Parts: sequence; structure tokens; C-alpha cells
Amino acid sequence: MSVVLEANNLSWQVGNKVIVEQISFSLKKGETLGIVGPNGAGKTSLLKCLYREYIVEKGEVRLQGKNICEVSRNYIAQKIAVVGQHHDSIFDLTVFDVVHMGLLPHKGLFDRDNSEDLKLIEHALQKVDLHTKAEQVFKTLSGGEQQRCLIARAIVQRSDILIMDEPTNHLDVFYQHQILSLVKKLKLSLVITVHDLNLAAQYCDRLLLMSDGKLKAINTPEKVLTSECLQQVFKLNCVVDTNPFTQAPRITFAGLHHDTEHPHLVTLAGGLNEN
Ligand SMILES: Nc1ncnc2c1ncn2[C@@H]1O[C@H](COP(=O)(O)OP(=O)(O)OP(=O)(O)O)[C@@H](O)[C@H]1O
Repeated sequence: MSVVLEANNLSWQVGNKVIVEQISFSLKKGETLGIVGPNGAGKTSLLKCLYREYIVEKGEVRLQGKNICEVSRNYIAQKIAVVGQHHDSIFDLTVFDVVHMGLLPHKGLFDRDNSEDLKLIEHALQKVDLHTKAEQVFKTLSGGEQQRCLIARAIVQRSDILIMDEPTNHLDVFYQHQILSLVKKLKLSLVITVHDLNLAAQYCDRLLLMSDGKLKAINTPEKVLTSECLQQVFKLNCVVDTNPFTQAPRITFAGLHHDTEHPHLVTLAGGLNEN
């Protein structure tokens, strides 16, 4: 399988504080790589280095073989679509206008839209089921609709790689699954940060576990999500078994003071521990 994106010994720091430290990995064509780890581990910073929002001073990022510092921003935008966490700049745009932005990397400054462009936008809106809301203002959409709108923009952008920072944030369990199923169907090469380890286990081919800016493990969910590794990184006891529906690893964390040696004694909803 060919490599589409590669980080080699990538480090990024602010002043003397190293935020991302010597991370290396490669993203294979068509795979979904999940970045997981505690708050402040450096996940968002790593993503920003990958699409050159942050300039890497040590190490390098290679995009389809080319050093990302040696290509134009437009080239990067043709190859990588980004769905970040903050959308203030597009809040007042309509859904149509947001999705239309996906055309920009492919257009000259004075190019007008043609019928193919409009068909592409219509197709993307249909795909994410927002075709009836094209004129609605972005900020008035629900959280799940906003994510779908940004996915439609990525579809129009026609890039091979999609980077998403916490796409399931603030979504209820139905919409979490809806968004991740939707992006998987696009058959792109995906890098996503996800806090929910059970979702990560279910939807990602491989996981990169970060802690304190460093890579702790990168492998299949089964190999990364071991109770030993998770206990070390998240500082909470946990049990890892198998999700009976998907066969993916299922992680259950104990609370701060619960006993994983006897997990059956930990009752739900704050009930009494029989011990
Ligand atoms: N531009 C910046 N200037 C200064 N510090 C920064 C900057 N960007 C990130 N940091 C710091 O780097 C650390 C990692 O932040 P980052 O947002 O990458 O972590 P994260 O793993 O994505 O966290 P979370 O899961 O909470 O979103 C934090 O301590 C943050 O304050």
C-alpha cells in the first residue's frame, strides 16, 4: 500500500517548551489513522504540523513524497482537506458558501463557477443529506449538521487526505457514529483525533497513542489499547474486552477509586460498591 503522508522525527515547540517530540509515522493510502491520548498530549499540534499550519523546525512532513515546506499552500489544499475544531470565520456563511469554499484550491482568482462546479456542490450536499439546507446559515446548524457541512466541503475539495480534529466532539452517540461512518465511506486516507477510545477502536485501522508530546505506541487498536498501556497513559484503571457487536476492543475505565481486580463489584450510576 502506498504512503501518502509521512512524518519523520517531527518536533514542534513554542519557546523552550517542546509540544510534539520526535514523532515518526506514515499514513497509507486509504487507511484511517486515529490519534489518541490525554488532554494536552499534543494531538491538535501534531495535526497542525501535518498540514503546515505550524511550521516544523525539526524533522519533516512529506506529502505524497514531497517535503511539505517546499510546496505551495494551494498544493497542500488540493491534497489535504481539514476539518478543524474552530469555525468562527465561517459562522455567518450559508451552507452553500461553506461547501463552495472546497472549490477554491482548484480555481484561479477570477474563475467563475461552471455547471460542473455546481453539480459537484449539489452532489456533496446530497451525500451528507444537507441539500434542503443549502441556504441556512452555518451557525444555526446543529453540531452534527455543521460537521456534515464541513465534510461536504471536503468532498468538493477532492483531496486524497482528510484530517479531522475531534469530529465527534459535542455529538450524541448516534451522530458520533453517523459522522464516522460517513467519512469512512468516502474512502479517503484519514487522520482523526478522537477522545472516545471505543469509537477510535471501532473506526480506525491503526492508532497513534500520544502522551506528553511523545509517541507511546502506533499499531492496530488491539495492540495499542491494552489495559497496561492505557493505565499508564490515562492514570486510571481499566478493563479491555471485546465489543460484542463489532469485535473491536472495548475499554471500560474504572472511576478514580474503583478496583479493576473485581470490576463486577463496581455498580453503575454511582451505586454502592458491595465490598
Ligand atoms: N500555539 C501555541 N502556543 C503555546 N502553546 C501551545 C500552542 N499550541 C498548543 N500549545 C500547548 O501545547 C500543549 C498541547 O496542546 P494540544 O492542543 O496540541 O493538545 P491536545 O492533545 O490536542 O489536547 P486536547 O485533547 O485537550 O485537545 C498544550 O499544553 C497547549 O497549551
